[in-house]
Amino acid sequence: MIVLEFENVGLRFRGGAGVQGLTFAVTAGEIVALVGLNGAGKTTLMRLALGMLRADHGTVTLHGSLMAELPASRWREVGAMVDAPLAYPELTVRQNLTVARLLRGTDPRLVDDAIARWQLGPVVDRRFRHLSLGNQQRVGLAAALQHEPRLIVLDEPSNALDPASVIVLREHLAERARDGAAILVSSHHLDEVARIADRILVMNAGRLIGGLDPATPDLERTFFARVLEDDEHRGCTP
Ligand SMILES: Nc1ncnc2c1ncn2[C@@H]1O[C@H](COP(=O)(O)OP(=O)(O)OP(=O)(O)O)[C@@H](O)[C@H]1O
Repeated sequence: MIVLEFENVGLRFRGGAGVQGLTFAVTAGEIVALVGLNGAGKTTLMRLALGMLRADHGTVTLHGSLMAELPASRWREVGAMVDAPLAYPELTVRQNLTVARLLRGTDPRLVDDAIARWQLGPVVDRRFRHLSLGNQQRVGLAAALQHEPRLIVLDEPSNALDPASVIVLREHLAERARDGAAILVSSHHLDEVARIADRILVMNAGRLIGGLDPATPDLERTFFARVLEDDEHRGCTP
């Protein structure tokens, strides 16, 4: 079952950058990783997927509904972290997770589960703005995932995470996928991507330029070869 679908989506920013011809789908139970160099357009694609940006042309659908027509009950099933963790700096960790829970109307016990899963106990009563970068990231991920979303969109989720938290993230995403969630995740860490993704989409210069099998030996080399080939094709290299 397709959860998120892009059909020929394009957006051009003032200044000329943007994305074009984006066509892909993420189905229930699948983890799709988006990889690309800095500025390739990954965050822009994710913002389009979440209705944070509106496409100039093409369609983005969630569960078969156009973004603008999506009922609130469907939005409740989305969990996302794009750019920075969404949190109130002056509220504590627990208060932030409670706010995130209330927005979705989910079971209060989920907050305690999230605190335990992300090992946030020692900082639970600390204000968000006083946390280290890695702990802020863990709170952001806990808030994005604690309501067991059916569609998960995460931009560079392993940024600033320590190795133990990377494992928590990996296991949590695998668990959500087993439970039928559709997952789109961007990353610069190809090793990590190879561990968690069912499929890899490569992005370059605002376009999707193909897929990579996570089991490909020497994934990094294959990725760079694809990007270079695309750049040469577009006449971007000397
Ligand atoms: N609001 C905006 N206005 C103008 N240009 C933008 C805007 N947002 C992004 N861009 C440009 O669009 C291109 C794609 O940016 P985007 O942030 O989507 O890339 P990315 O693949 O996520 O990069 P990174 O890996 O560095 O996070 C870049 O050239 C960027 O400068």
